[in-house]
Amino acid sequence: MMKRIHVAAGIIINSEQQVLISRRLDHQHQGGKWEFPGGKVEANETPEQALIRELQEEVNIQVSSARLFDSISFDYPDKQVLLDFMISTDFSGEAQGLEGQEVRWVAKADLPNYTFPDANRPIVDKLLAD
Ligand SMILES: Nc1nc2c([nH]c(=O)n2[C@@H]2O[C@H](COP(=O)(O)OP(=O)(O)OP(=O)(O)O)[C@@H](O)[C@H]2O)c(=O)[nH]1
Ligand SMILES: [Mg+2]
Repeated sequence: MMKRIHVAAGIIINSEQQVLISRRLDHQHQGGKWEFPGGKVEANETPEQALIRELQEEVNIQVSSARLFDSISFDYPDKQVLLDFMISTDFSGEAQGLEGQEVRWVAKADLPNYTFPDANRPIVDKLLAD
């Protein structure tokens, strides 16, 4: 049995109602697809703490607070994940791909033009309906 990986991913929304997305590097799981930046929740962390740490490390964004938007449990053929999608408008910093990845601010309505991992489908749908 594979262990399910707990992940915190950030839906960061700026004052122009754009959402921050980043492109997964080719060597990563689901490489080449767009994502909401984030990463694994460590054993000693809450999802909000993991989100704050990961967004600093990956995209130079300082998240002050975030709330749970939705949780999705998803089984890829090679990986099982539990994704906590955290939403925040309460952040500072200029977004930058600190791991060499592309980052973009996109209007919600443009999200369907980007390919996300399959687990994200309900999230993109829910953001559009918001
Ligand atoms: N960050 C992020 N991960 C996602 C999303 N959707 C999704 O299925 N995932 C999956 O969740 C896992 C997140 O792992 P990650 O690669 O970001 O983890 P990490 O930052 O800790 O990196 P690491 O693998 O180098 O330790 C990956 O298997 C990834 O494919 C998403 O929107 N954002
Ligand atoms: Mg990551």
